[in-house]
Amino acid sequence: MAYEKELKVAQLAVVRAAILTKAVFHEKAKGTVSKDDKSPVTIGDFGAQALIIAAIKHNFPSDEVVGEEEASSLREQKDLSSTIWNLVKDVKLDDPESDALLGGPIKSEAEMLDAIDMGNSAGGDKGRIWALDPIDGTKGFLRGGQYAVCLALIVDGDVKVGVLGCPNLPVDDRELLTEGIGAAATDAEGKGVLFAAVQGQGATSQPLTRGAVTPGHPIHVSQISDVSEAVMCESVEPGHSSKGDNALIAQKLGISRKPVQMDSQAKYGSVARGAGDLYLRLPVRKDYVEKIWDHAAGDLIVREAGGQVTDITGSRLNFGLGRTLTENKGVVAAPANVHPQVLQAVREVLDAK
Ligand SMILES: Nc1ncnc2c1ncn2[C@@H]1O[C@H](COP(=O)(O)OS(=O)(=O)O)[C@@H](OP(=O)(O)O)[C@H]1O
Ligand SMILES: [Mg+2]
Ligand SMILES: [Mg+2]
Ligand SMILES: [Mg+2]
Repeated sequence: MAYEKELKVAQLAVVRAAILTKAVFHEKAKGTVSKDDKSPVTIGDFGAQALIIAAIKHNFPSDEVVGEEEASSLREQKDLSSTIWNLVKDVKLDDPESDALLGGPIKSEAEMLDAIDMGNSAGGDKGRIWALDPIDGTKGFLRGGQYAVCLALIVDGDVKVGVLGCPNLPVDDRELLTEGIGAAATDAEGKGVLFAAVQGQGATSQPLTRGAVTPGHPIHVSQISDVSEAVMCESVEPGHSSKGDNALIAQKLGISRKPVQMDSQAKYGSVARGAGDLYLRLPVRKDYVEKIWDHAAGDLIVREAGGQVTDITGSRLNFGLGRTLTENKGVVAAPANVHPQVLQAVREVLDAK
């Protein structure tokens, strides 16, 4: 099967990084790292990026990585850097064979910093480029809500492999979030999902463990035929996506069910497994350009699960233009059969503004 090794490495790298992010969350709960500033998420972001890039470079040395973080500020904060290193150096998968595939632990603090900085690719439509968001939904992570470790392989501008680790999503594919955005769900029994897709091979989900990965089971978007029965997923932060516009679109489509708010690409995962029906991300500011690492994995996973993903004009997201989605504005993700109807409602609401 095409991209078999890439998929396995990506899944295991995400699983390993999620072990770290969960550990960081627990350190925060214990008070070992400050709860009051952004340091827990900073530690998680940098550490997870280092662990994932080290695994990619071990297996595919000439691949490039577009990663959200870079280490220049960290190199000047020696205390923070050594705090991160002390957590990163001990992270390993429970399954020794899987851990060895990733190249085992990072060897030194210097190597960790260098790995973080290898996320500096300019992106583009030539060659093999990984898009990495070590913690997507940083606000969700901090409040014990949803976040995702996101990794995708883009080849010549096209997403070929996508993996999302969602440590706080319910394992049950049908279960939509009911406990609210800030529930202290982290690491609880029955939580944690690993989504994956390879172009042309469908999308899967499996419980997020601490060791080996399995082939997972196939997932599909919902079989909805009457869009008025849809459940919409939307961002938590009002600054990231316009809730007013979402409400108007819902009204136009006759949707009466309340939207489900969750941080991160867990929204794409939820639509892909049919727990939610639609994901709308309508621009709040005209000048904001979406980052490729916020969408690459989710875009493929939803499309491979039978969904359609476009921007608000109906164009597919273009991941081959650099680190950002320069040509796209907003996101409309829905089961393929209802996507045209949803897009039309989006257009009508936005055109009327
Ligand atoms: N103005 C604006 N508009 C759109 N998007 C923005 C904006 N500002 C930031 N970001 C990016 O939003 C990412 C988180 O998106 P979410 O959908 O998870 O938002 S939310 O947390 O649910 O509110 C978030 O990703 P992370 O930084 O990885 O958390 C940002 O890259
Ligand atoms: Mg993000
Ligand atoms: Mg992030
Ligand atoms: Mg960020």
